[in-house]
Amino acid sequence: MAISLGSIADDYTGASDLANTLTKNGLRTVQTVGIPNPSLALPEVDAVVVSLKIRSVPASEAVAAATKAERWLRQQGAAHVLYKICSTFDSTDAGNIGPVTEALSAAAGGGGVLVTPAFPETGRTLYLGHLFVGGQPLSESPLKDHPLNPMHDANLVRVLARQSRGTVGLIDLPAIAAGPAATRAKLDALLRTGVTMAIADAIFERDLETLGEIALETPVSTGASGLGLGLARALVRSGRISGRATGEDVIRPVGGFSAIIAGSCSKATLHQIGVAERAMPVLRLDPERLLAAGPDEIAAAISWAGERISAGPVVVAASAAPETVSRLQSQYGREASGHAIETATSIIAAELVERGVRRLVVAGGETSGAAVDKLAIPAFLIGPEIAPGVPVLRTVGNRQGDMLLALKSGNFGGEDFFIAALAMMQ
Ligand SMILES: Nc1ncnc2c1ncn2[C@@H]1O[C@H](COP(=O)(O)OP(=O)(O)O)[C@@H](O)[C@H]1O
Ligand SMILES: O=C(O)[C@@H](O)C(=O)COP(=O)(O)O
Repeated sequence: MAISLGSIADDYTGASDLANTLTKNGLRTVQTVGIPNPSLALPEVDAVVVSLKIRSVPASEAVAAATKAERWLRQQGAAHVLYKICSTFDSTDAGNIGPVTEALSAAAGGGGVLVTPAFPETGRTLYLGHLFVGGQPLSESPLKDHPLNPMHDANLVRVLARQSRGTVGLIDLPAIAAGPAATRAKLDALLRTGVTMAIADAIFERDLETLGEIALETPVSTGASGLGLGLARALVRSGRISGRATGEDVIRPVGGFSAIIAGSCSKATLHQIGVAERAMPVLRLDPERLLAAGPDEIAAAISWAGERISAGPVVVAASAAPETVSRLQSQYGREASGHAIETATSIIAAELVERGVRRLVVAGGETSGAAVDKLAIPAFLIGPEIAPGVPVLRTVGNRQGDMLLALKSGNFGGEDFFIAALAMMQ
């Protein structure tokens, strides 16, 4: 199998978001969980997205895992590797976007790297280096209250510079709107001044098409699904691939029971849980008790859900509003509380699969990573899109047999997302 595009995603929901965009833009794509075991039979594809859980780990761990994945992707034939980050640039001053981008660039022999989290389809646009989420600057959006990486600066040149060794520059919209030649000239000019990573503005998909074309001339780029769109369209335009991907047969029914596990505390997910509550039973976990009385609270949740799943879907949610999250974090610490809750939700997910759940929706990037790891699912095929950035996934080589999943980024999806997802998963 020689692939045209390789990607390393810093979380699992982000990986399925990117795989969805690549599929929609004509690339046959598979999402692997880590570097796949050589014995796993993968289909013939144009692109592989390796999902890692490295968004919120120490930078040295993220660099080690990403460079290993890069080596593997190059061995599969990838001439270009996209480091898939969050469209809201989720990171801290310690990393991991800067350190990983610099390590991937060094592994590929250096040169400048284009960096853009723009994803217009979900309202993420970038102007003069400032990221907007819908109509708000990043630092005024709900991301200011993220439990793990609150974002307090919308200027991404500054944000990236604080977590990087090299110099960060800006390719502004006027250059990009003037087309590939002007963008290439601007990048070259920046490189001559010592810039190693260039934040690139993008508002419309045509900006990302230009950036995709330029990125493809380099070995590494960093961005969200918008840059994936640009790269995929540039590959199809170049004639290197046929551009005839389809995800329809991926959603063949799998039967079994269905469940929803939520650990995202984003505004969108909190609203979606409220809407689901009108249609199905919802158990709201008590995070205080989870931290204080761990196994008992987990066992109680499993038994609550186990008694109900044969009658229809259930939701188990740890998600809480920002005030509750900060109270818990000030008592137990940010990482410790996040980690304990992820462990709990992943155990609940795995136990429900033991009890016959075969259709599973997980809300939250870290939450999804923990659940998929616990289930030890090796890879996914990409099915049709439920909402922008969220496809139906079908497991490949899963020990419990075929399952359908949706891994929802916290901020994605309309208010009836959970009901819409289950309607597509039979
Ligand atoms: N009630 C809560 N209090 C504190 N942290 C929570 C609570 N519920 C979930 N969390 C943690 O918040 C984090 C949410 O991150 P994630 O799952 O990536 O969601 P998102 O996709 O919205 O970023 C996880 O680490 C999760 O365990
Ligand atoms: O790019 C995006 O916004 C998503 O693909 C993504 O990575 C979101 O992260 P989570 O909200 O942590 O799932």
